[in-house]
Amino acid sequence: MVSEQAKVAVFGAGMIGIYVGGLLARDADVALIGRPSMLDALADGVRLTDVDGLDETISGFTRTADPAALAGADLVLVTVKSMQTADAAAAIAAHAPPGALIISLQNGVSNPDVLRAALPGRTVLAGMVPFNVAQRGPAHFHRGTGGGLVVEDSPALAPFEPLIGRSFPLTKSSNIVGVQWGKLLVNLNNAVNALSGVSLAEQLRQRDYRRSWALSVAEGLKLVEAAGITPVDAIAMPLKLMPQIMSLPDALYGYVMAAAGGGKVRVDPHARSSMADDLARGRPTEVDYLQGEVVRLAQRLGRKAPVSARMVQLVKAAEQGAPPIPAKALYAELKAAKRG
Ligand SMILES: NC(=O)C1=CN([C@@H]2O[C@H](COP(=O)(O)OP(=O)(O)OC[C@H]3O[C@@H](n4cnc5c(N)ncnc54)[C@H](OP(=O)(O)O)[C@@H]3O)[C@@H](O)[C@H]2O)C=CC1
Ligand SMILES: CC(C)(CO)C(=O)C(=O)O
Repeated sequence: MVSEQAKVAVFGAGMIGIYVGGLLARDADVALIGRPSMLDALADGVRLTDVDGLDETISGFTRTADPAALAGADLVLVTVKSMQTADAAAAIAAHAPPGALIISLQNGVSNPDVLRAALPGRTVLAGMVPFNVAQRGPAHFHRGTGGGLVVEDSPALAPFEPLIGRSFPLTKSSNIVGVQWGKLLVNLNNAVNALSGVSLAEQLRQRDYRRSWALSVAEGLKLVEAAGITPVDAIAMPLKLMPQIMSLPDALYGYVMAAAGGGKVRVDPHARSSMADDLARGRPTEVDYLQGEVVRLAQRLGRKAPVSARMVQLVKAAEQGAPPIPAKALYAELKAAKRG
């Protein structure tokens, strides 16, 4: 039973955790658990803005590095990067009430299973965040693309639907595996964007970067379908058309995007993928949980995923300091990998 003011703990206060937790703090008792380097700047509240005109400064939430703030939570949102999920699970096991609902709002397809394995007897649901959040200032976070939250359908979600629904369009999905894989295929562009060294908007203006994403999606889509998974579209563009649309010459691509969704497909000029954020901050990336999942799926099916495998190598090199790769060179690398 959830008290009138739900207690929400966000484990991993970064781009997604601060944006989602900040909006929920308008209607709930929210604890943001994260690093002082992120949270110290929020002493006077956090300014949240979005592409649709939101501009609110929100305060009244708890900011802490102490996982003991999980105590008493009705709802725990896990928003750390995938390589930190095991740490999040250990903290939840130690501090969160056994009855708390846990929702992973992470990219990739394996995080909810990592949480479930480490948290037997607890309810863990997979969630999906389609939109981009960028930090525009120490206490300013901006949603730069559109979309609402998707969460695995479960009766355990019911008490929190009004709360979440007040801040985000919320879809409950009975095909969350398809939702996760659909998002993962979109996220194959995270690495392209990270390797490009430019914003998402600028990267998408360059055909050979788009074609690099298209090659990645086409390879991943075949494998996902061969595995019997029905991927769900995560963004306004149908996955099945994505390789063709992304391969269009610039002028035609611009025309299709302007026409798509009545011109409502918007990418903030400053937005970049979360993997580009990681490279910029000198942190390890999630490539093993994105392209790496495609490679592992291919192995399970007795097939190969040379495009994703090459992208893993290129991103690992970038983690070690390799410079950005121009669009033409990246596309040539991936075509060569595909040819074998
Ligand atoms: N950014 C985006 O636009 C989107 C991101 N996603 C996904 O959401 C998830 C979160 O991404 P994002 O918000 O960008 O990640 P961030 O790295 O911005 O946020 C996670 C934060 O959690 C902190 N953290 C990690 N472990 C702990 C711990 N044990 N205790 C306290 N704090 C901790 C991290 O600190 P430190 O770095 O110091 O470890 C970091 O500040 C990822 O799976 C990502 O792929 C999904 C959609 C869009
Ligand atoms: C929103 C999107 C697809 C691109 O920013 C993303 O999921 C990410 O950056 O991780």
